Amino acid sequence: MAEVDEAGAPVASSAQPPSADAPLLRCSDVNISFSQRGSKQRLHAVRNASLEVGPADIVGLVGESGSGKSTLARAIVGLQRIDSGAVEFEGRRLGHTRTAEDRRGIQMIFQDPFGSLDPRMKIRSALAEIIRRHTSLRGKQIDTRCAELMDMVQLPRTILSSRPAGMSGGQRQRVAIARALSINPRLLVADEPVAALDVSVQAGIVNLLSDLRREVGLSILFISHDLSIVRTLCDSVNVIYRGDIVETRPCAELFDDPRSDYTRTLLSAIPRLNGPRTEGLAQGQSLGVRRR
Ligand SMILES: Nc1ncnc2c1ncn2[C@@H]1O[C@H](COP(=O)(O)OP(=O)(O)OP(=O)(O)O)[C@@H](O)[C@H]1O
Repeated sequence: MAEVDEAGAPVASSAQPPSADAPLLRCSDVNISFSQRGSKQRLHAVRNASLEVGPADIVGLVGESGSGKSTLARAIVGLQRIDSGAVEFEGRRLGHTRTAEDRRGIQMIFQDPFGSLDPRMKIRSALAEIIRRHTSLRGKQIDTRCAELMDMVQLPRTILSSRPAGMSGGQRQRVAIARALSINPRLLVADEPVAALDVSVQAGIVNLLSDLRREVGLSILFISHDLSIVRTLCDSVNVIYRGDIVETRPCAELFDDPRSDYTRTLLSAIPRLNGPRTEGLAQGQSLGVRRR
């Protein structure tokens, strides 16, 4: 029988058997274009992009504004249709219409956590709603899970009685992470999760993501403009330029010996990253971001 999603729509793509040696996430030759008002030509936002994220990997995606990072991220979580190519998760090809299980596997957090939080709802109710929808936990089990989630994101449990409007930016981003974690995803797509935060708060979120990888084996696709944070947090990094992924390398290699002209330009635009290796991490370290 054909698989259908929660709305009853067919999901043709999940029919393939998973392959044993597949990474957690694989994007292969993904193309995404948009129609442009007043022009017959389409805007090619993502071109033949391929990237992989393995289990408990933290993989960076960097590039200047408008290079296609968010568009690719949105395609990975099923918020954006792709023209061609494939997004595979745990060896299964995902269609644009996602099953409930697909949605549980990959969660996304955004630069502005307000987008995923109802400002009028207490945090406990917001978390309980998603836990009830996606898991079999009920009653007291939900309260226990909410408390556990606060511990995981290193917030006091009293926050459960607050509303987003009364919280700081850093606390809201932690709650957004808790919300994403509430259904035990294997992959978190983090689209500029610290860009809107005060510099003094950024390190706390970066350290939290690093702890979550270590403690619960969470895999993370980390999208950022801030190369010094990417260098500190990520195992490997993909550099995207005008929709093309022009370089994919282990982090240390890419920063020490960039191969593409664009990566060199990107690194040279950040004076802090040009110095000797010990100085290269200046921003991330001065913020209190721990080295891996
Ligand atoms: N829904 C849309 N309709 C038309 N064009 C779009 C749409 N979404 C994105 N674009 C265009 O696609 C290109 C890539 O945008 P995208 O937001 O993915 O870049 P980005 O690298 O995430 O940039 P930023 O760092 O500023 O968020 C841009 O030229 C953008 O204007």
